Amino acid sequence: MDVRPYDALLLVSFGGPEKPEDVVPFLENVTRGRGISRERLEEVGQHYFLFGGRSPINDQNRSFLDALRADLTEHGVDIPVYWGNRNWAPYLADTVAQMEADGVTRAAVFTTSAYSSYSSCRQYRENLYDAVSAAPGAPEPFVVDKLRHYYNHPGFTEPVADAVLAALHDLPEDVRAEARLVFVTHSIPTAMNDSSGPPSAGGGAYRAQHLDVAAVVAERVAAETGVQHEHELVFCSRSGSPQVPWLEPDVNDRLEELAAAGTRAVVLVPVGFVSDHMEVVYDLDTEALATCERLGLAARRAATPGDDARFVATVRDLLLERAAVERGEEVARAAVGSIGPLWDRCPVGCCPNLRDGSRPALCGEVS
Ligand SMILES: CC1=C(CCC(=O)O)c2cc3nc(cc4[nH]c(cc5[nH]c(cc1n2)c(C)c5CCC(=O)O)c(CCC(=O)O)c4C)C(CCC(=O)O)=C3C
Ligand SMILES: [Fe+2]
Repeated sequence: MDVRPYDALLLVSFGGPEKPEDVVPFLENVTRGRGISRERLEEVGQHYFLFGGRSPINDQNRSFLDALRADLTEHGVDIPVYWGNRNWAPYLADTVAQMEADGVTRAAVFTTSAYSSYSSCRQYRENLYDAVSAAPGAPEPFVVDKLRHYYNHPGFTEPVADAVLAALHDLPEDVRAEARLVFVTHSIPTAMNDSSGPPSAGGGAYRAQHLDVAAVVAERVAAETGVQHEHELVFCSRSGSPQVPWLEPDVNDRLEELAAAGTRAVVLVPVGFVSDHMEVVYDLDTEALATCERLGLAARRAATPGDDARFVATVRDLLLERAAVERGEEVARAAVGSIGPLWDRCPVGCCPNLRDGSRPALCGEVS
């Protein structure tokens, strides 16, 4: 398979602690300059300590990498795959230095973050800039291209839909047909949501993209089961100061309302997360499921895509698609839902950094 002009693929992720001593320095990395209170940090630290100081995210990425390398080999795509994190080892800067030492000339980047917003897109692009400009061959040791957003790629939505079907099937039969599909994603400040996406689209891309995926998944589920389950989008993992508005409702608050209004069963669908991050194993599996238990709601949490073969193959599809684009060839771009495939290079002003708009970022249009 022709992957020219690329000679490397780079997986970029968030990173997480792996032992108790890592937790505080990890949290300091994440929150440097972000104005998160001491109390919130201690609270989030407790979530990590509850799991032995080890986030699931790095192991998830290791198994994703294994599956990805096997998929590429099996399909005759000969390209080395690297891995670097924004907030914990292996750090992006070290990986970029290694790639340069290995003679990489042009790398395609896949991030473990599917949607538009400053936190889920531009911040990754800023960190790529920082890593590349710290490399020995700076300012441009090699060219970096971020693969397009994949939240609406069928290789992402199909595993989610299957996971919802499996979760429904696992609910007691007497409440299964009335179960509500509660799609959950990471809350962000409303100002970050309002400015997400390209300025020309008027903002709100983060929320709109999630609603689009939720509708696609709910429709697939209805087609399979013959039951039109009600669905909605809620949020988890709010932080920041209480005076700053973040996207609502919080999953636990909403579960209270639903139970009070007579709902008897829910499927929690962590559509904002590509694998079982701490938000999934703590905020949903620990906290939200305890809320359901207390309220007498029958509940299941749907699996995340993780290393599902279709999600792994999405990386190969996007890599080959972009390689063809860069060679000047016509390509078909897989996408479901009503928004359609997004751009290869983020438009100017997309998902702005509202704290420091002067920070440079890679992988965007220059003008
Ligand atoms: C949109 C979004 C995603 C999804 C996109 C993506 O995947 O990137 C995401 C992912 C993640 N967030 C993570 C962890 C944390 N996020 C924090 C803080 C924050 N997240 C924010 C947003 C997001 N975060 C925001 C607006 C803040 C406030 C501070 C700021 O403006 O930057 C804090 C500080 C404590 C706190 O405030 O809660 C922690 C520890 C982990 C690792 C989990 C693990 O270990 O498995 C992952 C995958
Ligand atoms: Fe976060």
